[in-house]
Amino acid sequence: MVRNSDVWDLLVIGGGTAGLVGAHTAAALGARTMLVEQARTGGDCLWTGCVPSKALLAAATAAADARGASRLGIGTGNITVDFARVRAHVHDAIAAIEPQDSPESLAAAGVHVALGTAVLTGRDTALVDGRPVRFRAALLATGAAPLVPPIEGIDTVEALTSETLWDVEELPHRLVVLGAGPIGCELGQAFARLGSEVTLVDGSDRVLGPEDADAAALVDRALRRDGVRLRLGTEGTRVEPGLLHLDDGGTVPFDRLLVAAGRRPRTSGLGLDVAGVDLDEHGAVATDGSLRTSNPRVFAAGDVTGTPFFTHVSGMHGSIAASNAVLGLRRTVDPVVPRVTFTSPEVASVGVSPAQARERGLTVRRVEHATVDRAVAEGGTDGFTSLVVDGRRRIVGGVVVGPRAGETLGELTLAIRKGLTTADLAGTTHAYPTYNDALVDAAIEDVRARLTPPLVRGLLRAFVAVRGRLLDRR
Ligand SMILES: Cc1cc2nc3c(=O)[nH]c(=O)nc-3n(C[C@H](O)[C@H](O)[C@H](O)COP(=O)(O)OP(=O)(O)OC[C@H]3O[C@@H](n4cnc5c(N)ncnc54)[C@H](O)[C@@H]3O)c2cc1C
Ligand SMILES: NC(=O)c1ccc[n+]([C@@H]2O[C@H](COP(=O)([O-])OP(=O)(O)OC[C@H]3O[C@@H](n4cnc5c(N)ncnc54)[C@H](O)[C@@H]3O)[C@@H](O)[C@H]2O)c1
Repeated sequence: MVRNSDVWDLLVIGGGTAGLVGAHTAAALGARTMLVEQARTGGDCLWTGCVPSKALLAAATAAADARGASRLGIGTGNITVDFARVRAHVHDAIAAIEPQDSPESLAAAGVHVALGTAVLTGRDTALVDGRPVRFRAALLATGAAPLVPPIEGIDTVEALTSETLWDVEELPHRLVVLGAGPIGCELGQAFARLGSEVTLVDGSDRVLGPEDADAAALVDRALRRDGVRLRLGTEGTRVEPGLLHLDDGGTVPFDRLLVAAGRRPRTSGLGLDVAGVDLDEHGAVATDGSLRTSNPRVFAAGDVTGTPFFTHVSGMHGSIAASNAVLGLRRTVDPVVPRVTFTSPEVASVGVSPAQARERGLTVRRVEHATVDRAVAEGGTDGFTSLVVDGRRRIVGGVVVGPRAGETLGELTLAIRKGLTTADLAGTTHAYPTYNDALVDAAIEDVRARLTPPLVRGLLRAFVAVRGRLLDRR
């Protein structure tokens, strides 16, 4: 039997980024909120995703920088990697961030936390660890899990995924990574820089498939420079202990196999059918623009909705879904979604891509980082910044490749969201010297190009000549 005290304004299922932000938002709005988490609050980002991977990348970058320091005249001697200490750094980073996402932090914000599994049992009811609860609204935020392709023999080799990798205590000697998307490229490069012999295998004929082709080419070159072997355009067909067979007839030996072949929304066992919540054709929870599912009481946010799998998207969507659910609003999600792949060089993109721009007849302004003073000073000239501009000179997209490219993306994203023009960007004083100068230079190039039509150029020349003559007469 459901008691009145068990009726929640918002039942949040899942304590990853989407659920955490959703629960905090609802509680701040005064809603009686319960969050149910079956494992550990913090989710993929904290425990197995962004935080450990970026901490590992920090160690790998330090090793690569030390090896490359001689180009700046700095001798460092023999570089050694103590993998136990690298792991300790990774786990320290998780431990330092964990309190922000903890049950205690949720409780302090007024969220009731239940550790256990939630299953929907009707349109407004659920079982939380076997206990019935009723909700006025629910937020599904159960995330996604690594997708392991059904390759013959893969279950015989203890294949690693992003969920199990962080328990590995020895640096793998030969590591094969299946999949050259963001996870494969970031982790493949990190392990190569830490000393593993890494082979990246991907069915696509290039790394970072959907990214800008020139950006992917720079990452391809950087990976090879770091010693990563690339086997592209070929898929794994069979695995036997220590050996991956490829569909081009080749084989790759390994000590550890890491599967980074995509992620699948976690929807099974949730009782979605009895709750009247539909899935889309990709198996994700289907939502409308306001993140409402086919059951008007139930909202969904984050990876479970098949939205681009990013923490920042999960967080924004968690907040919008929760406020819509609690206040009865129909706020819609922002279509402008920035993304950064944290390889070296970083690849940062937002909005209309240069390839789409060419199809639509939009203008692309590109500045090579070889002309950017900060890049030259630091010897980090492998990169470029492309700006996509529409017919009214508004900034509608961009790609930045280079060190800390992700830091430039914030300004670019805001410019797109606010409909700023290249003149707005070019007319704003920016601190010098930064990699961001490339963005400003691209905007200046666009503004100058508008002044170069023959008529405008002719008028300007005539004005300057007449003014000069008038001044001479004084
Ligand atoms: C290696 C790696 C690196 C990444 N790097 C980045 C990055 O640099 N930047 C970025 O933006 N994104 C990155 N991501 C993606 C990012 O981690 C995810 O997009 C984000 O964490 C998803 O958040 P979420 O809340 O939707 O799901 P999750 O964080 O997966 O949370 C879902 C939670 O729901 C719980 N749950 C599931 N079912 C139930 C149930 N029935 N009852 C109760 N609880 C349940 C789960 O235990 C889990 O804690 C990375 C991912 C990986 C794997
Ligand atoms: N920096 C970031 O923001 C970041 C970092 C890591 C992950 N993520 C998120 O996590 C998600 C998952 O990342 P991912 O890299 O696992 O997935 P992905 O879908 O982006 O890439 C998977 C790759 O695996 C390849 N592949 C699939 N099956 C294969 C097979 N049998 N043989 C060979 N190749 C195969 C695909 O061609 C593809 O290139 C991404 O969509 C991303 O949104 C984000």
